[in-house]
Amino acid sequence: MIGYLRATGIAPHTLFTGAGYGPAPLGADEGAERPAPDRLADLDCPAWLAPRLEASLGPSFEPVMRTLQDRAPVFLRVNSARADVETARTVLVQDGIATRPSPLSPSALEVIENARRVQTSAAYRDGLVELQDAASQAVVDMLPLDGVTRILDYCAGGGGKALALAARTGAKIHAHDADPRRLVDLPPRAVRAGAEITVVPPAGLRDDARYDLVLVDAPCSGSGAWRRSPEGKIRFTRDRIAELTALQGRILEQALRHVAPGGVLAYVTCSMLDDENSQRVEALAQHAPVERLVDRQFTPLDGGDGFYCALLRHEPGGR
Ligand SMILES: C[S@@+](CC[C@H](N)C(=O)[O-])C[C@H]1O[C@@H](n2cnc3c(N)ncnc32)[C@H](O)[C@@H]1O
Repeated sequence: MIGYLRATGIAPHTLFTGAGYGPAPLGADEGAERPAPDRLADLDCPAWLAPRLEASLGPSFEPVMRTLQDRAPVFLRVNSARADVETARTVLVQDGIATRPSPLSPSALEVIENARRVQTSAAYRDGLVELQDAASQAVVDMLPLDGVTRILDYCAGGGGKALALAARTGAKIHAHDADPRRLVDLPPRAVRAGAEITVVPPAGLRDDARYDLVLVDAPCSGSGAWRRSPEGKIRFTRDRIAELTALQGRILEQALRHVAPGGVLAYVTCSMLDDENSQRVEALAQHAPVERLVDRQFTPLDGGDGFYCALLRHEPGGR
């Protein structure tokens, strides 16, 4: 509350008076004095993290950090296997849910009224729409699917991206995760969406299994989604980033073994830190037979969460 009052230009001591039902006057440890202006405190950015974010985001650093102080929009993905966008919008309106298209992806709708009703709405129950961030959908739109018949989602978790992929392709999709508990929601979600996805527990992924496209939606800081979990940036530490980047490197190595020659490895995070994104791809490309095809960083300034996506072609004979 103290921060909110300061941010809105109201001097806290005018309300923290102790009079009547008013809260007690502020003590020295609560900042009775207005602190000296501090750029990083205004941006809610931990000091150790600022140089890394600033190096990654360049001139977007300040506007991105300000955007992270706002509430995140709610986005839906229209499941093209069940409905087109206009049909889905019409069915949502019957439950009082108003939406508008998002420029980030043709399948994305931003909810502008009654977001809390989504999960009890007919459109959601019948699999016409899923909750999914618009940039997460844009990342799936980037995946090359021409001629692709076998796809491995190596870090499938609850299957948000596997389901979005299933709506775009008739290819066989295998969903794998190191933690089988993360996969339990996927089968019922796939049934609701009318999608066919084969769950592959860790022990079920054969060493010699090869796919045309392997998606690595890696565990990461989640810095692109800190609007949704603002405590994330406060809890994040130097040790954690070191752990994550080492894990991301190992996962990339493991996943590359499952990409058929000429196939594509897609590396995705919901992070805005180069340490977790371009630097991981560069580290892999230094010793592995991959050609970097394209990469893109989305930030909340694009409307959705921050996401990174890099596509790499596996060329074992090429080096
Ligand atoms: C960002 S989440 C995946 C989100 C999911 N793709 C979606 O769109 O809903 C990352 C996942 O990676 C999994 N993971 C962590 N370490 C892994 C490893 N070494 N191999 C495979 N998956 C791993 C985690 O269990 C977690 O479910």
